Amino acid sequence: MSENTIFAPVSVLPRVGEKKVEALNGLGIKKVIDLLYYFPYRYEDLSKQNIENLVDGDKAVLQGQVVTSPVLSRFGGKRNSLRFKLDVENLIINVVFFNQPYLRDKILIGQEIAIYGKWEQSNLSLVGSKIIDQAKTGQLEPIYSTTASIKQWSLRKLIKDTFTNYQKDLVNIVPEEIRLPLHLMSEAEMLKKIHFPVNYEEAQVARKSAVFEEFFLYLSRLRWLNKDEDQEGVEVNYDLNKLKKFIETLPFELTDSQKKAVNEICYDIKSPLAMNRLLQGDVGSGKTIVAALGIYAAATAKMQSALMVPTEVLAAQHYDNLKSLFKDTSLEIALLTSATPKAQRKNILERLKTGVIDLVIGTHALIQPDVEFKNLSLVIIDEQHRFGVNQRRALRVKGLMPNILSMTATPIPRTLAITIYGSIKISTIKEMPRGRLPIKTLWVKSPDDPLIDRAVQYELKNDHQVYVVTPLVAESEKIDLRNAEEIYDQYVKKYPEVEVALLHGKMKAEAKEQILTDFAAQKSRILISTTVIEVGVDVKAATLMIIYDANRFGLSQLHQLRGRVGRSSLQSYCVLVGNPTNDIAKKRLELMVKSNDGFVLAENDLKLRGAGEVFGSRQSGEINFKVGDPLEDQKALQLARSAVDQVFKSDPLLENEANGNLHQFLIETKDYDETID
Ligand SMILES: Nc1ncnc2c1ncn2[C@@H]1O[C@H](COP(=O)(O)OP(=O)(O)OP(=O)(O)O)[C@@H](O)[C@H]1O
Repeated sequence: MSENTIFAPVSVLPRVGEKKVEALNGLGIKKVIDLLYYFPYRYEDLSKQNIENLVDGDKAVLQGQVVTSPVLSRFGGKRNSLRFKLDVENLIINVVFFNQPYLRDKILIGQEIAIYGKWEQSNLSLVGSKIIDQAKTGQLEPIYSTTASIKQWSLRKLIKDTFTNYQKDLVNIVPEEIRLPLHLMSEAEMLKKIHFPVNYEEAQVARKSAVFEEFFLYLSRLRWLNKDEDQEGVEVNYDLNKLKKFIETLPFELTDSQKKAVNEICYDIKSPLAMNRLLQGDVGSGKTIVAALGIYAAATAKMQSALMVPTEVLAAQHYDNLKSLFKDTSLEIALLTSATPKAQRKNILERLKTGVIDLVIGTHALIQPDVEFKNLSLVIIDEQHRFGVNQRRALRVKGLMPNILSMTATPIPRTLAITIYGSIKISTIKEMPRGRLPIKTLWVKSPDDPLIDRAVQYELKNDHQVYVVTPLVAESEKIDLRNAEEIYDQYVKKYPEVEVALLHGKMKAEAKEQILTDFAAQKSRILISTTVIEVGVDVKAATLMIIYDANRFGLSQLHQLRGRVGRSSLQSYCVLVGNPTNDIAKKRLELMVKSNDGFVLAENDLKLRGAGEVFGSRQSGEINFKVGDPLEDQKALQLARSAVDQVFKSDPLLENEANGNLHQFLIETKDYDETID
């Protein structure tokens, strides 16, 4: 890649060394283009204000003449204040700067200066943050979200210099036929007005273009990745009678939604078009059995299936569950993960190739180049949002065109799903299996609250089991592990009469499996765990979950965790422990107490934090800034959707010159989609 294009890595920029590259990467900025599209989340207004218009607490720039010499007072340590008086349009006000002693020499009596700070009405004081260069007054200063590794001013300067240098190389990615009728700004104009607007109105108008563009590019990428949609797939001529007979052997009756979903899947796999279906249903609603019936149907036609899950623990769990579900059938099932020993792996690969194995369960190790199938007809991808749309493409790259069923317990509001995925079909499991009692959720503020012990004792007395999820306090896995171990020790001491087990991400897959198997067999009764149990673990006698530091988790994650209990007709409980200081975190916990409905929670989650996760957004530092909000900017989203339809209808492979920039953009940034976490 030529050094000068906006697709080059940030390391090509002047004065961007290894450390800065790392800091930028931490913000999700890898290429020059990312830097240019790293937008401010707010602006500071540096235009001079009139004192009369200010109210207490306003942030403002005041300009005036210095009338007293600055006096520096030290309070010990590095703390100090610098005070002087300023004449602002004949009103004498007090100015104070904290901990910036070096400003003393810059402030001279009689000098005209502009200061940005916070206005305190009661004592006519301005608590200064900085002195403004006179040339800058009248501007809006962009504020970017950043981390400790890169300073605001340094990031700002880097963006400004980069924009200046690359301005001439900017091309319009959105094709003219779309851009012009919608009066969208050119790329260069939009970036300029977002990073360095003259006033808020200008920034607002530019934001509109940016929102449209963001949606347009997102939807274009999806469309492009799925360009082989509606292609011929593998037809599965399953045996309906055998399937019906098998369903009769199940220990429970399928819910109406489950039946409907099975019918939809069976219809799709029999059709000559490749299935692309999303199965969504709340945690514990019984998605796995629906998938299993699809697998069984394929097996009746002597065709193979693959089940892909996000973690090895989950793969092992599914393997155990499905093995027992299919124990009286002739289905051959294999587990294939990166932990599978070499010799065994070789054997499995051989049997997959010759078609002996009907179902293989594993992590993304399943789409390694050396894995070959005889007749792969159905791929089930569990937890869609973790894998994204890309597995589909990875399979296609292997020359396979199987039917694909994605499963998710984190539902996407329907209107949004249709807008985003367009042609994906959705099956929804609406009701819980019969006899389930809603989980009762309680919230306590302190980890020492006696309610926690009472709840644990009560459940143990009734021969039930307990999950304890330990805090996610640090970025560092080591510290998280230490916390888990501490809590483990506490529980071991408190409950000597039962076996307490500890499960964490650092363990080897076999060790994790063993611990879960023991817990499922009721050998251990309390399982202390980090969030590795978040998805899919299914132990019916576990009826209590304690989640420490619950305020650190997102709403959908809490709901996923809670979904590990309440998986039978027993009454289950979830105790959230946490004392959040910020309102959003409080709101989340309140919502958890109020609602057991994953759909309701997902909608609220979206409102609380923007659709970040749903959109598979790139996390950027601590604050996750995205221009568009699919709920608030729905109109732009619809417009973008029709624009993408228009472009791809006439040029599905983006071969026309008019779509050349878009095509190049999608190719150059394609690696953003290929990370599997
Ligand atoms: N119709 C039903 N009646 C009774 N029990 C059922 C029914 N369907 C599924 N189950 C049982 O409910 C439990 C949860 O089902 P399953 O694991 O399929 O849920 P899930 O939707 O995959 O949940 P998660 O998203 O939490 O993994 C399992 O133990 C399963 O055997």
